[in-house]
Amino acid sequence: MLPPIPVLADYGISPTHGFLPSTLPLTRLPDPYYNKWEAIVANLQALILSRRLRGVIDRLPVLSTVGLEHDAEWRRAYSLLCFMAHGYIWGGDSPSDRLPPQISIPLLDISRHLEVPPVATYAAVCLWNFKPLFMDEDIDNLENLATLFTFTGAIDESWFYLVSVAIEARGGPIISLMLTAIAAARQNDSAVVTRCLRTFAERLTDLTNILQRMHESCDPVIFYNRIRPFLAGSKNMGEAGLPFGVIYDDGTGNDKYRQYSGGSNAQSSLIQFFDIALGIQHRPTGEKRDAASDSDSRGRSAKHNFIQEMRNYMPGPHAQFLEDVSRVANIREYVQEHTEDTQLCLAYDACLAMLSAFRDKHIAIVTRYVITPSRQVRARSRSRSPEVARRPLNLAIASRKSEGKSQKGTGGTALIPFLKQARDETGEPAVEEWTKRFMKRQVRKEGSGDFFLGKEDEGAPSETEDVEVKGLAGTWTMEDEVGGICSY
Ligand code: HEM
Repeated sequence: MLPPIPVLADYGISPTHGFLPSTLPLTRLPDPYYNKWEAIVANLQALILSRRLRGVIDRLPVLSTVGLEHDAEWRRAYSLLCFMAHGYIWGGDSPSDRLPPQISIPLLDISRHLEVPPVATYAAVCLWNFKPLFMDEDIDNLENLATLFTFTGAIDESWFYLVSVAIEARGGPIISLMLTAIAAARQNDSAVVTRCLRTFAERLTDLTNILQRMHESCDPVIFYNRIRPFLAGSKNMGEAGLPFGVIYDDGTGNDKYRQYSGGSNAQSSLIQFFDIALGIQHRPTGEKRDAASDSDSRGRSAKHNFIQEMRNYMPGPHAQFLEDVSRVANIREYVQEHTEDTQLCLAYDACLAMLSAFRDKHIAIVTRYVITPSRQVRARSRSRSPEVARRPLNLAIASRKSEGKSQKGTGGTALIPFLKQARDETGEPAVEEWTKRFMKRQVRKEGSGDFFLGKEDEGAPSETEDVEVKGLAGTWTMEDEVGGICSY
């Protein structure tokens, strides 16, 4: 018997807004017992700026989670504590490798309850961190969104989170649409499958358009130097000042260092759902197509699969949903069994092409927001200017530390090749000959000729460069063409 098609309500997924919560995020915890947390986060930017956050948190009482009732309250408490935690770790001249019991005890408790790791995940900073400006307007419109929390108070930071919120909201209805397509494929109802795929492809274009709007209000230099450092995790952060990770001090004295990835959109369940629904497979990072069957690479089956690992950073029920959908996903096979149905094949290929285009735009964004600024920081650090010497030790300057040190042999994966691999894998299941050719085309060097990227030499990194660059959740080498195993 075929496994049942998952029901959204069983996983807390909204039919209209997908992985965003059905109940809007709360703007305050209702129990006044939590006023102290609320007061700190309401003044977070000032406390970070004045370097007083750590002192204020150290003087807090350890609050219990007994006052949290509904899920929305648990979610707000999680975001509050994650913002406090990352402000505490990264908001000083050097990072703190210890989180005090005032944060650790409730945060660990809340993480267990919500089935999320105790770090600022995509859920903490995007999914559960927005409000509509006007209640009678939809939240898939960037003009109707505001954030609840930021580290910096900069509009660039709000915009960075809100672009993702709008993408999640606009993409949400695709989830039930594709579950309908899966059910229709079981019934051999090709007309319904085709209709669902066409709508999916159109929606994907909307999502790419929203993604492109990142450039409107998020400045790459501010993103790289001011925002990204606060989102950093504790894994592979030696260069940034956390060689062992972070101790979550729960007052018992038995705590060990923990290491977690930082918050990244790679933790979005929506994009992974698209891959699963279309039958796109992401191989371990750096592994070529058909390499799994090579005798040479068979022994490397335990290679690191970054995209798969990011599921550990999604809320538990969302990760479970992806697992359960994987068991019933049948669209790719259905299309392959009906290659004579041109309308069906065209609609399927259109989805692959649109998702690949989304990833293309994303690569251009990563080039502009991560690769280019990291080169500028390295260039400045070579000049050893007093400005560089004064800067606090954090993620923004971490890559300059590895200057001159070859990363070859560390097993590091280059960031852009990783993203290109994910993009290329998106096109692999294409059915129609024309689409196959189109998807295999030599895509122009990412970003070159892109209006926002300026001159070609300011865009993608040179192929000879060999330096570590911190992404959001991952640590990557900066080589353009060299793949390999991810560095952790
Ligand atoms: C300024 C904006 C953005 C930057 C700088 C950025 C940066 C990155 C980086 C560095 C990675 C590699 C993994 C890591 O180290 O975390 C990544 C992966 C990823 N990002 Fe983004 N990102 C941005 C916006 C977005 C948005 C808005 C989305 C969509 C919701 C998104 C979706 C993804 C996905 C799905 C991956 C995993 C790779 C893949 O599936 O293709 N990103 N991003």
